[in-house]
Amino acid sequence: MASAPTASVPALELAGLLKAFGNTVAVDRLSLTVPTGSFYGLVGPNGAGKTTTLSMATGLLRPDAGTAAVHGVDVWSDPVAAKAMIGNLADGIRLFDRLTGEQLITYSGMMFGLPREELAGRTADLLELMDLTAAAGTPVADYSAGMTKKIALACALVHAPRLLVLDEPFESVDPVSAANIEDVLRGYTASGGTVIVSSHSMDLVQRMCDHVAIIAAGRVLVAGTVDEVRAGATLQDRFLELVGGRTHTEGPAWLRQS
Ligand SMILES: Nc1ncnc2c1ncn2[C@@H]1O[C@H](COP(=O)(O)OP(=O)(O)OP(=O)(O)O)[C@@H](O)[C@H]1O
Repeated sequence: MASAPTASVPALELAGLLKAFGNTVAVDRLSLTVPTGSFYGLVGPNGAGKTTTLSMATGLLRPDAGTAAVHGVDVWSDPVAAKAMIGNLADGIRLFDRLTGEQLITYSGMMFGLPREELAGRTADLLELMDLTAAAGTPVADYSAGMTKKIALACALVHAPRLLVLDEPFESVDPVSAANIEDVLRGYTASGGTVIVSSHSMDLVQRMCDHVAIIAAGRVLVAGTVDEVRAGATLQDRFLELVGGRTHTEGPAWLRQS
């Protein structure tokens, strides 16, 4: 294991990550440095390679080439030490949804070796934060999409990780819960935690993130502070300018109603 990390060691360092699925190069020698304490947004069009990148960064998907290090610990050569520092809200991961929400958070905490007494308090706090206390005893299989997202987020937070990796965390989440979660994430980064978040919401990224990378076709088009990347425009305009793809059409003639 690496020596005690310092603020000068990035929370996440991706170097030359490469992943191909058959003939599709999903991630094309992507490098990115996420400074400790930053709130880092990852944006890009559908199929840009965001989820594949985050899967390789968190030890879920083995890269064809390149490295990922969390606070200086290589994710693929020392996965146990690296994963202990990561809280991961992954896209499309199956949860053990026969468990109740309370059981699922408890189970996640036990996986990280938290003692039961400590876990009970953390679980109650997280259920309250996510507005899920009333659904604590309900199997997760019976949760709505937004409730499922929130319970998965609670599971990612329970071991107080140093780095939070969140793939589309606010998708389907109601505005009140989203605002509460945003407050908690702000407090978390203010206390030295690091968040990397992939999102299609430019508003959210512009509001919450201090850094952003725009990814397309498996590569970083631009990365830096939000102000550097915006370069005087809105993030939305900058994104459209860099990524392209607007069609400026009213749609096919057969769809028009008059
Ligand atoms: N398991 C897989 N098998 C085959 N192709 C895959 C697989 N996972 C991803 N891909 C392909 O890799 C590319 C990148 O996909 P990825 O899911 O990483 O993009 P994304 O930026 O997260 O997209 P979205 O914003 O739509 O979620 C796409 O072309 C996708 O079709």
